[in-house]
Amino acid sequence: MIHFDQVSKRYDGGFEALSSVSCSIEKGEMVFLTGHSGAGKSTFLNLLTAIEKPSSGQIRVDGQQLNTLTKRDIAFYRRKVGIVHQDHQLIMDQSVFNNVAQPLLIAGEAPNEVKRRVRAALDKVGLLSKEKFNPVQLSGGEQQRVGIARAVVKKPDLILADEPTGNLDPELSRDIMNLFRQFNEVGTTVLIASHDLGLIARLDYRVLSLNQGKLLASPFQ
Ligand SMILES: Nc1ncnc2c1ncn2[C@@H]1O[C@H](COP(=O)(O)OP(=O)(O)OP(=O)(O)O)[C@@H](O)[C@H]1O
Repeated sequence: MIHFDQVSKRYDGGFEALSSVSCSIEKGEMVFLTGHSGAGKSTFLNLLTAIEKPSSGQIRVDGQQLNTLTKRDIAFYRRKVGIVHQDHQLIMDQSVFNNVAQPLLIAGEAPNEVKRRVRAALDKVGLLSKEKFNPVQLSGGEQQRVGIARAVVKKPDLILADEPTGNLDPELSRDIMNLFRQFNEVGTTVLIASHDLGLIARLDYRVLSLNQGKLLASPFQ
């Protein structure tokens, strides 16, 4: 599903955040992306969401070359991708319902469809009873689950998560990982950037490791 072919990313100023990275992630896989702070994890994800463009090399997602997408293509491509941020980036003065509804409203879905799908997504993350709350009234773990509901409400083929358990204690981190596992079990491809090696080690998924922008050799790459 995801193919990186000799991808490098050099930022303005000359710093090379990714150096000649080649790897593949198959459809339906769940994979962790790890590495020290500054190793290039967020850059890798930002290339996949087409927020950034590679300086050289090719990225293909589901047969589409990301390098050549027009602005309109990018908007369409992003509908298939659900993004979970570490700090969840919720709108704090809007209800949980409205936060989760946001991607559907942007996509121009009809109000009845929005209602149905937001409730289904909130149900999946166990927060249906809190749809009228504002995020400030929720715990950190609950806020992260709202962020996940917002990422999955469009039924994406691919979920990208950047340090989704960064601010959570071990028990809540496990709950969040179980949610990703459930989405993966029904066929969604999941890529999670995390530096929580303890958590990753306890889970039996493939790991891509970055070190100073280079992918470390692994027999399963
Ligand atoms: N927009 C940018 N302009 C210039 N340099 C950048 C930019 N974004 C990231 N970098 C640099 O690229 C390197 C990789 O950053 P990146 O955010 O991808 O790492 P990371 O592995 O996600 O780190 P962390 O775990 O701390 O979030 C860092 O040295 C960072 O300073």
